Amino acid sequence: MTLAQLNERGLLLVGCGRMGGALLRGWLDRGLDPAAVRVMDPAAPGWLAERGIATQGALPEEPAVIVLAVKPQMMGAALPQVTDAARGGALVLSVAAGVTIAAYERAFPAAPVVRAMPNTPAAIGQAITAIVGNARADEADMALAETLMGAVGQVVRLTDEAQMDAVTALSGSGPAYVFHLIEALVAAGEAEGLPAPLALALARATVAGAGALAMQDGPDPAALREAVTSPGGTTAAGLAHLMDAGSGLVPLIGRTVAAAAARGRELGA
Ligand SMILES: NC(=O)C1=CN([C@@H]2O[C@H](COP(=O)(O)OP(=O)(O)OC[C@H]3O[C@@H](n4cnc5c(N)ncnc54)[C@H](OP(=O)(O)O)[C@@H]3O)[C@@H](O)[C@H]2O)C=CC1
Ligand SMILES: O=C(O)[C@@H]1CCC=N1
Repeated sequence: MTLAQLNERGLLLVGCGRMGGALLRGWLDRGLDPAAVRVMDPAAPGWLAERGIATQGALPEEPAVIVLAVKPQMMGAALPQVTDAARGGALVLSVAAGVTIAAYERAFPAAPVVRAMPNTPAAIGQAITAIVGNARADEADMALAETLMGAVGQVVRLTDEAQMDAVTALSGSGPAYVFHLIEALVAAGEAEGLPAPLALALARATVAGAGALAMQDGPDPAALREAVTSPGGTTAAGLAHLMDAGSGLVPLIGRTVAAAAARGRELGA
């Protein structure tokens, strides 16, 4: 099913905050008709009315898709509100961290369910999203989920829902780690005497340029790192700290991702 075909049955979006809003903008840009969308959100952003998207009134009776984009902690309250809308065979597509397929199956016993984990580069069409479906989600459902999430970036399929907490901890939360790396580089640049605006410009462009280079086919990240590292030079001096086995980035990121994954498991318990 294409986004244009979705226009016939419609899409119900539950939660239109940072992630739901970014997804909706992507779908509208790709041809979803605003008239086919109903948003349910007590804090619906003003741009929805400007684009002619309904936020009040009856829910669509048989939407093709119900997208769940509320906080995991709000999911228990949100699901009963859309039980009737799921009766017409809608695909239930959730982007919430932690909440398991089993929880959606309890709320919608007959529904195909797909869990998806995007990230905030969705706002500029550069997300990476992992998806996994339940037993009722057939190839057409998975393809529809792929089309929807593909509107905001790349999509990968998982073989096992158990991978989802690790995915959430790596790529769902990952942009925050990278933004914090930029903050850390700025602070370190300032400590070395650079003015803050210059340090920010250097740090942002370095992370963006290195990211773009890492996305090219060709050398793996280790080889790219080695290409920067002249023997006895400045990078080697810096990496001696960053790659320290006890205090370097590997153990630090290991703890970071492990803590995020553990929180995902807690949210789903
Ligand atoms: N932000 C991110 O980087 C990512 C987020 N996610 C997932 O996306 C989901 C949404 O996160 P995010 O967009 O950041 O959160 P936001 O708080 O920005 O958006 C959630 C929206 O849902 C609204 N809401 C709360 N309760 C209900 C309800 N019962 N029915 C309808 N709408 C409701 C909230 O209103 P109010 O503010 O009034 O509560 C808010 O506008 C989460 O489950 C998160 O795990 C996934 C990947 C990345
Ligand atoms: O912090 C969170 O819980 C959500 C899920 C992944 C990114 N943000």
